[in-house]
Amino acid sequence: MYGVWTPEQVGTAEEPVLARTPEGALMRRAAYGAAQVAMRMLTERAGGVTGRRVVVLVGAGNNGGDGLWAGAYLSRRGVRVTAVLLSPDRAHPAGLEALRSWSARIVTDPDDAVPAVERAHLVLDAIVGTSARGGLRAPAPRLVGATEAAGVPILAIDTPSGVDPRTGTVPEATDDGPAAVTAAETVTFGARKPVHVLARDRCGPVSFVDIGLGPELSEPPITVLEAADVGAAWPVPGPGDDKYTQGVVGVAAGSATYPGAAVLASGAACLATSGMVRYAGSAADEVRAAWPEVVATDHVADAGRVQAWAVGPGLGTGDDGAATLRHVLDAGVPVLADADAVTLLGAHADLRTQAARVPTLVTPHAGEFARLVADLDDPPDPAPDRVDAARRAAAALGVTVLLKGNATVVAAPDGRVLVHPAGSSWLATAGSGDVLSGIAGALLAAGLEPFRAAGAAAFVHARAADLGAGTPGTPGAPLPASHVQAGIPDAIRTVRAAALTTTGAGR
Ligand SMILES: NC(=O)C1=CN([C@@H]2O[C@H](COP(=O)(O)OP(=O)(O)OC[C@H]3O[C@@H](n4cnc5c(N)ncnc54)[C@H](O)[C@@H]3O)[C@@H](O)[C@H]2O)[C@@H](O)CC1
Ligand SMILES: [K+]
Repeated sequence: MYGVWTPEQVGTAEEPVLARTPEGALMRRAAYGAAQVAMRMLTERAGGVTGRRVVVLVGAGNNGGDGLWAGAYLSRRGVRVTAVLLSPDRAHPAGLEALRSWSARIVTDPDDAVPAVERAHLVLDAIVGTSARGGLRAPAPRLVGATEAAGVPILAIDTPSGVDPRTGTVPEATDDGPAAVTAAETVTFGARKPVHVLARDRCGPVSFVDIGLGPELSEPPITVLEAADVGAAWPVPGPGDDKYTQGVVGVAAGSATYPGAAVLASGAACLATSGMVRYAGSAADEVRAAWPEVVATDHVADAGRVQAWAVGPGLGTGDDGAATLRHVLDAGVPVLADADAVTLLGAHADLRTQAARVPTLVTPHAGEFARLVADLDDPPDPAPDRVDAARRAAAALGVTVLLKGNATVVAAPDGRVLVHPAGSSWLATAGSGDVLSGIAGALLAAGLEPFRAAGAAAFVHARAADLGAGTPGTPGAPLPASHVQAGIPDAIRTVRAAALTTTGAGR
């Protein structure tokens, strides 16, 4: 597990460290770490370091200072460095002096900078860091556009410039070029910031350089689970367990029109945990045919006892769907509400009141989220701040909210937030949400609290998709939701193996 802090919190943590270290020491630590990452990238992508060409795009503040110092360290290792000063009058003086002492080339005219970036082996984006506001400003779009057009990789220093460091959002591109950098990799300092988990597609892999802020950082407002955390928490049977002790999950999903949702959710629940899955609804025949181990009935009232309900996929939003949701919310056990159940919660205040009385996990995508909160005073809007919107919705509704998207945001009513940054977009496929419902429902039945169940389910769901798409490190291929479902066991094996290696906690 690791934490993510806002730029303001990082600034506060920096103050005492700056006060007790020699002037510029923190920046040099950061820049040295950035230079190490740059040299690794040069070795991997250009076969070596000495004699390779690096262009540093240097902005007006300390982020530019990092870039200038990194350029100085690279010059010292024989790299041919060109610094492009985007605000020549405001370039960091000590960094500029350090770079000049290595006789690096310094350019201020964008017309000279374009051929330099086109011929570079690597470009360092030191345009703007945590103080960024809005997209790239001229002449940066032209230079970033030329870099991207030439296929030259960009290493973002601290944050990919133009992407909002707090929310990961990116303004529209203009005629001048891209509004933000798309980095091949990012190197960050002191603490990870929201952009690194909310806009992984803009950051690429993120390297972390410790500059000594750790003891000064407050509780992180956002946490990110790692494989070992998920593996250690994953419920598996012990010697004293039988099918009932591990938690029975009930799936109330699907309809005559959409039996597939029931099959995907029930099967995912079967694969996620041992124990037992019950199904209740009009797709009982289809579920039984696909998953003979499921105990299926036509109606929730006949389903028997369960330790948690997963309700909603393919349920319908009419009276029957509302009655089913009302029934499962009345059962007094944890509830996973997805898809049509989310829409029903948005439309019925009494159902929202009921949902707040039991441990409830709601899993909307953006459209369902809008419907879920539509009736609230001052409805939270995920644009631009998805974390804030999910946190506010969870607090207002008294339920845990899992907001789907490229980065999954999970917010508990008590204010805790967890983000799962997707490594790919393979889950953007029909039926993938039904699979997530089954996994999360099974975890609720096994006794995980909604916040932990949501985080673990999102992790394994994404891992199953990545493994199904292809061998890690290779380009991969699209896969349907049924293959995501089929990938659940392998995903669980990998997280449990990570837990064994890291903590010895896996059984
Ligand atoms: N404070 C410290 O001691 C440390 C700071 N570090 C670096 O310092 C950075 C923060 O530095 P600063 O607070 O000086 O600010 P930045 O370097 O992020 O930004 C500098 C200035 O750029 C302008 N600007 C804002 N948005 C812009 C945009 N979209 N396009 C172009 N220019 C824009 C603003 O005038 C802003 O004040 C961090 O991201 C990190 O790279 C690191 O060196 C670690 C230590
Ligand atoms: K940057």
